[in-house]
Amino acid sequence: MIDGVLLKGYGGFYYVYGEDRVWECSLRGRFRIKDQEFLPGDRVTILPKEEENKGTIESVAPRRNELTRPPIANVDQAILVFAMTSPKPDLNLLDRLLIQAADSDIEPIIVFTKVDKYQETVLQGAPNLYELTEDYRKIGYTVFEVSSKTGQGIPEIGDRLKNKISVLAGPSGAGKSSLVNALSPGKELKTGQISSKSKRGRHTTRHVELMVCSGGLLADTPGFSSLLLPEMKRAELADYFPEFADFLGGCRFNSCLHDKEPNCVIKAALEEGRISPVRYEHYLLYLKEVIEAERKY
Ligand SMILES: Nc1nc2c(ncn2[C@@H]2O[C@H](COP(=O)(O)OP(=O)(O)OP(=O)(O)O)[C@@H](O)[C@H]2O)c(=O)[nH]1
Ligand SMILES: [Zn+2]
Repeated sequence: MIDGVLLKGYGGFYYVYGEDRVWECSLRGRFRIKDQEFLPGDRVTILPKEEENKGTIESVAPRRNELTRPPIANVDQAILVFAMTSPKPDLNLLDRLLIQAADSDIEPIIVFTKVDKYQETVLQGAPNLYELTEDYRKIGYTVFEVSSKTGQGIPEIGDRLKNKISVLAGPSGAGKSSLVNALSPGKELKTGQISSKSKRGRHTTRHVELMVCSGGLLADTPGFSSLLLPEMKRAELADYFPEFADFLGGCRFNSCLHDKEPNCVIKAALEEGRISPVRYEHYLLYLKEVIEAERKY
């Protein structure tokens, strides 16, 4: 038996990555009967057949989590890709993605791209934004600054992908595809090579799949396309701001939402410069949305 991860289902077969290769698998009868729905990312065991790189899926492990966009199981981390410049990083989107990742129990990794371009603009007199990356680092997030053009920081991200299932997210033009290309300079095993050989289903819509990248698995479709915050109670929002944690519990009112209440430790921390004004502004913005959404259910 071989342990593997399902990359994709296609044309009645399931492609499983295990022991550094891709296995074309069929399902055992009992799965077919139950009409088990598999997702890329499902951890399976396969029994190899006599034919090379073919097998049957014998069992599937319970899922740790399940993302809907894209539909992938057992996602370990979300690589949140934002350009340092052009387009200017949309921190409101970044902070929303950080909340969505936390809600799905997925570790966020912030990647600021186009550092090469950014350095040029600083040389030309643009304000230095490195504080921005430091702000997120101070909160405790993992932050990388990279250039897909010069290769700066790319190996470090490659290391983070190893043995993990990752999903990319971030606005259009941030440099997601360029990052993937920089991470896999042509040598990687691409599952697309299998599907292009298969005649069946050539015209069917393309499904989401995991690809092998830097010794890990990466969804080929970016995730978290919705801006909506997860369903929560208004009192829970502060828990999604890790930098509030040190202060929580110290407000005058137990029910403090850190908005207009007197003697609020969060606002005190803000005034002392221990909480970033932009992050606090986003907190208030999301608080309104959460309260608005609460009324609807
Ligand atoms: N100078 C520089 N340009 C980059 C870098 N990364 C991406 N770009 C450029 O930025 C533009 C957008 O990059 P993409 O990789 O297509 O961005 P994307 O996030 O995949 O965009 P969508 O496909 O729209 O979601 C392209 O013109 C890239 O060449 C970088 O590190 N440095
Ligand atoms: Zn408070």
